Amino acid sequence: MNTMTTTTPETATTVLDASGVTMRFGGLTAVRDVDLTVKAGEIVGLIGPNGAGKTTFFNCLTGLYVPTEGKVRYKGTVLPPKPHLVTQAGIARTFQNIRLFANMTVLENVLVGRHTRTKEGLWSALLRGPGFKKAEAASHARAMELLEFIGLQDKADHLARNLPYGDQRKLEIARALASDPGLLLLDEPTAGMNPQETRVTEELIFAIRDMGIAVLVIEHDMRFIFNLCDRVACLVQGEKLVEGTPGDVQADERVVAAYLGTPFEGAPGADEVAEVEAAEAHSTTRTEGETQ
Ligand SMILES: Nc1ncnc2c1ncn2[C@@H]1O[C@H](COP(=O)(O)OP(=O)(O)OP(=O)(O)O)[C@@H](O)[C@H]1O
Repeated sequence: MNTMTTTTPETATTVLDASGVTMRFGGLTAVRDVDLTVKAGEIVGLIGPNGAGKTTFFNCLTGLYVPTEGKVRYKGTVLPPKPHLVTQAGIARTFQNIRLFANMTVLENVLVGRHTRTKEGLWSALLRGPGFKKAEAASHARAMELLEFIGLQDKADHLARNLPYGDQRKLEIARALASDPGLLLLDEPTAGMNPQETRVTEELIFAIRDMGIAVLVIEHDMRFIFNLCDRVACLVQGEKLVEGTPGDVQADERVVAAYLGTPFEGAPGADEVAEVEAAEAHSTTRTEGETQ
């Protein structure tokens, strides 16, 4: 078990407070009545089988979707349902599929992430006045600092598309950090990585937490998530099934059953599964009867 994990005092500030979040797409309820909090200093994991609603829930937190029901608060304030306003408020994210500007340099990609923190307006930019130049220099310095933090300072002028896969993932994180977030949402940060790259990512996330940024992370790699997180929540068919310490969640037979696809009493969708199984059993009996 991870020894670097800090214990979060009960009194720690609640950074994220999502309550009763439901998201429906027509007849499909992708997320149903999910409550989740993240406190200052915490790394929280969100797990669940494919299609459980994890990314949809992230999209509800970041203003990409307006939840059908429920509220999302960041440091006590209800978030506006617009991605750039959510970023401005202090939540940054990365995506499941890398979304870098492939033909821009590594440094330029990080600078793009700074734009919500740059106050200089259009006229100032066009006239390139002293205010603009000062802001530009400050953004440049901050971007270089972040590249140093993730270890890509020597590749600042490389095109993003020429970076190895692991470095592209790191660059996405640096771009998210450029908006000076208080909460970072990571959607499958180690997808497609080899064990060595996964280990580096783990260390990077601990370092981000140590910078005072709370982290909420979706991941399928259980070893990674249980080693990294202070708390883990498991979604199954849009509902939060279990939440607790990595030890509790790991030992919960409902989580194991959800991953192995074994229905259990009270599981979301268990009634439907039972109906299908009963119908299948019935048709098998009939077929056997007919061939005799
Ligand atoms: N924009 C959309 N319109 C309609 N249905 C959607 C939309 N986005 C997601 N869904 C559906 O909502 C459900 C949850 O999908 P989601 O991508 O959130 O799951 P997930 O847990 O992130 O899965 P994975 O681990 O495979 O990424 C799925 O049934 C998916 O098909």
